Amino acid sequence: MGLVLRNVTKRFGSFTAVDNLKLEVPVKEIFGFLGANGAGKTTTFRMVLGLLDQTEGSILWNGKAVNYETTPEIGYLPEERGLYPKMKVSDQIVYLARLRGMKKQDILHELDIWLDRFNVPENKHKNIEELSKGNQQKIQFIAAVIHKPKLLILDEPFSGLDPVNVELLKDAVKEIKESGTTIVFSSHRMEHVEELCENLCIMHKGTPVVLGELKSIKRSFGKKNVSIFADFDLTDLKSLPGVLKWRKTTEGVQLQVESEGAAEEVFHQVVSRGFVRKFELEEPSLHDIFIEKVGASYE
Ligand SMILES: Nc1ncnc2c1ncn2[C@@H]1O[C@H](COP(=O)(O)OP(=O)(O)OP(=O)(O)O)[C@@H](O)[C@H]1O
Repeated sequence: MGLVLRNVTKRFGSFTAVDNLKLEVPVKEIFGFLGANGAGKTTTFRMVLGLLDQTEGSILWNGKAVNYETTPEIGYLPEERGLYPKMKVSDQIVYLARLRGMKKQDILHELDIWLDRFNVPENKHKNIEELSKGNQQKIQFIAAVIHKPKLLILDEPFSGLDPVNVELLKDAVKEIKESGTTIVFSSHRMEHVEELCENLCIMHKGTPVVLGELKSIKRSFGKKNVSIFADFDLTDLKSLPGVLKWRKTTEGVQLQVESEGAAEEVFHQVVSRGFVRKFELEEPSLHDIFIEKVGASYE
């Protein structure tokens, strides 16, 4: 059960945007959907929601085809935000949440709770166009979740938000998951994905290049990072065997090494030279994995 995509392909004319995608999103989990610009994320979301027909394959949510318009248990935060600039926040939310099957009284009650939670109760009676971009995004987020969906699709939910608001929304996403909702979200920020997801998919040109559990993806990547803080010159470490990348940092260097054995060799070299303030062997970051799999063209 959960969300299942079987051999899904989407072509626009002769261009293949999504190519034979096979994916299973377990229920009650946050699933990360990543990829460079144009990789096919939004196209996939639109197909999952039934807003766009796939050319081939099938998409099932708990065994049934999804139709966003007629299935109230789905929530969607679109990448292109779709609020009416001249409409009042409360009218906008009432309008959208009624389409999701809620009663006006319940909507206004839930809206007050959400606006308080996001520290913007004063925005209830303002027009959308009076709000900053980040505050408009909070309203769009509320519109996606106010009816307590069972399946929630968030296309770039944290883009354009300051760090304080990112935390507010992240906490909300975690809480919604705890309440039993299945969440799929796309992001270009690897640290958000590392913090929120157990399973993820990195798309490249319409197909997954990485798919699975975050922990096993990191483990099977093999390479590790070494962070060293020291005040003496560490330039020559780049030519040690097993050192793949070398980068200067403000307090020392950061290396990518091919194995733990290579890190040990670096360690012996460094401690024989003087006082080392920090030597740390770290798992590869999702950022490292993304760059390697998708290429340095990614920003
Ligand atoms: N209606 C359309 N007609 C033709 N090509 C399209 C259409 N919609 C999307 N595409 C193409 O399909 C590819 C995938 O687009 P999509 O919007 O799914 O990417 P994305 O992964 O969401 O990218 P981003 O991170 O930039 O939002 C792109 O090359 C895009 O130009």
